[in-house]
Amino acid sequence: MQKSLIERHFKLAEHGTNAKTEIIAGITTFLTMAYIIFVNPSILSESGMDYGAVFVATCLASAVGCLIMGLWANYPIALAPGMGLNAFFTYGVVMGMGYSWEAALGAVFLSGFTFFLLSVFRIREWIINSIPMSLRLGIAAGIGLFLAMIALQNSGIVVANEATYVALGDLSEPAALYALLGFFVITALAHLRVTGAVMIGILGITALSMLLGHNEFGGIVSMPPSIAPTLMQLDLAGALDVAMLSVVFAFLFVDLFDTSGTLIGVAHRGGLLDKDGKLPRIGRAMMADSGASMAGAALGTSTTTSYIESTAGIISGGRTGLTAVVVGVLFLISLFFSPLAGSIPAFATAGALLYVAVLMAGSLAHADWNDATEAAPVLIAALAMPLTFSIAEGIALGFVSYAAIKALSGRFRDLNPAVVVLALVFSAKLLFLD
Ligand SMILES: Nc1ncnc2[nH]cnc12
Repeated sequence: MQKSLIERHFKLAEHGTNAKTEIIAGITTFLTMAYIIFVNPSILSESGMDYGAVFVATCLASAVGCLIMGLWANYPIALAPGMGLNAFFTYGVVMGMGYSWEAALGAVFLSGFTFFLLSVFRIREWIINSIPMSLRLGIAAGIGLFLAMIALQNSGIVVANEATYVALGDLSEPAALYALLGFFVITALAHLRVTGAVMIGILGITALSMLLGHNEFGGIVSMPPSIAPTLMQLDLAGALDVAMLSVVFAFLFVDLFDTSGTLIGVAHRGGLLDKDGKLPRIGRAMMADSGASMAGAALGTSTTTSYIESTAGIISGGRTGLTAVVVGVLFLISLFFSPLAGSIPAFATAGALLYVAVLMAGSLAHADWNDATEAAPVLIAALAMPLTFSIAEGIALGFVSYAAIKALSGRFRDLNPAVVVLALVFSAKLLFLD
């Protein structure tokens, strides 16, 4: 009886999937993104926020987003507070511009609300649907490269260098070795079509590192810390200050294009697009995103967004919202299993992220490399994401180069009004706001 209810709500058979596959997919996605439960509080607490409260807010905001996305939009896409957005919150808005973290939370709320309004009035759909195919391909590949960059940094394979910006890290370090081993194992298992390859890789590396003494078993269960220090602490009046307008706009801009890029990339990979290359329930997906961002700001975390790591579950066969619901439930359970969840080290998820990057970079094969006016913007969009550490900047640079190259080549028929408007807005932003 209950099974048929699940079957009917998520339309499992229609999507060529079943409950077992969806649950494995949900666990897989959760394992690839569980690092955020610990990384987010450590970044946001540098702005003065309470670590334990942000830990709880992170789990709850993620759960809210995943449950709305799963139950209402029926997509296998999970949400959590976004990397990049959290760094902008702490290092840009609070430490850089000197705003209080309460006002910064207010700005996160307002940008989420504006995002919601853009969704209601379908302006956002117009923006997303007018993205040319080559930019979509470049965006999907760029997100893959951005993900690879996060993984390579987290595991110390790529390190900062004053002269060259980046350099190879010490590959004899355990973290780098575990990340590479995980990547090799996951790639081989996936090639051999082993179900849950990504999950097996993450858990295997976690177990091995514990056995060899490179990772501590931190216990299993504990009660969640108090959320009181950040709950409803957002300062809306402070965020409404005229000076904060550019901050609200920056959060909105990054979230809108981060989310658009992620949804396109993930949906492309999961075959979730319709025959016109559009995401059928994109409005609902966007509202899950903006709703979770508003809830997250009230709970005490920076912008919550759709996660590229969802691709890991999609590769494992996840096709419906049941996958996202499983992720949401696991985030709720994490509240009580913080020591266990904390035992999965970043180097164990790095291999999985690298594997997802390989798959996402595959969209480069579909670009038209014989037409330089199409190929150049693909490269710019893809390359800019890891190098600027931002999905949104990559999209902005991709649009500007697409419009400029097409116009200078006299290929005006390839330009539509939305592309021209967006290219002008992005140019103004890149020149005057950054
Ligand atoms: N900002 C972001 N956007 C999409 N996926 C992410 N995964 C981690 N951070 C992300």
